[in-house]
Amino acid sequence: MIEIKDLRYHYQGGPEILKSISFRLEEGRFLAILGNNGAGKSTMLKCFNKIIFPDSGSVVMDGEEILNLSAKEVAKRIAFVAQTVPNNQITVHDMVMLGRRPYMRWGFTQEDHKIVHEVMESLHLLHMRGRFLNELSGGERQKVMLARALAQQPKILLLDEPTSSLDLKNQYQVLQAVKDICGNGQITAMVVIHDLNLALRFCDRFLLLQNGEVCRYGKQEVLDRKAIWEVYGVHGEVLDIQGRKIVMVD
Ligand SMILES: Nc1ncnc2c1ncn2[C@@H]1O[C@H](COP(=O)(O)OP(=O)(O)OP(=O)(O)O)[C@@H](O)[C@H]1O
Repeated sequence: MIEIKDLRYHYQGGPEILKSISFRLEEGRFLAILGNNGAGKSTMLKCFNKIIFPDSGSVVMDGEEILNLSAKEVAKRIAFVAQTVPNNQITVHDMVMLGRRPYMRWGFTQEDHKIVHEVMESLHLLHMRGRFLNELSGGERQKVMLARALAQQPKILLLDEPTSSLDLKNQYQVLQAVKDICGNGQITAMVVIHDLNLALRFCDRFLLLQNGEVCRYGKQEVLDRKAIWEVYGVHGEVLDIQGRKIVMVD
């Protein structure tokens, strides 16, 4: 269980971006964080794992205050896949190995190599393990960064628009992989995502952020016509087609 309480944040010299964010998420859930551009979604994710330090509030996971932990200890518990993916001259294998760094003592162990192999296999990356990151497509790099995050074996996985460069098949493959590990109860995931239909297809909790405030939070019922209008300013109908919810914009 992760509990966020009264989180506030402003960038230096700017207005308050996050205004008293509070919610709790049980283990194994897959949360979609939705909202218009500039609502504060990325800023909020970055506060959860101390990439930026909130002005006030707390992030408590299993009774432990995350904001009091060192970066290394945070990395053992929370992994983050950023919106922009790096483009370095490093092999896919070595990039995914970096996910094991928080656990490293004198070097990588057999166990580290085994974990990295399994993660790459699950994301269908083994065939490109020797290729350099800067020679891959944006979508391929996005998958590598997800693999690195999973290699961290975090309890919480934070994903900032992880499917933005992926083709249809890879969008489904990546979100299904995250859903599966959440379903096994191994991980709790939060994804910032703009595609409401992908969110409805894969996520089981929904948080709508507006102007730095939580305006809806809960199961898929919170994503209704009124909420879509309030948050995005468009008329959208939520249809039930063969038991599956689909958003159609008028
Ligand atoms: N480093 C920064 N310095 C100052 N202001 C920033 C910085 N990063 C973001 N902001 C501002 O904070 C606000 C929230 O930005 P944030 O990136 O969190 O929004 P978002 O909801 O993730 O948007 P998007 O959907 O476009 O990615 C925006 O007004 C943005 O201009």
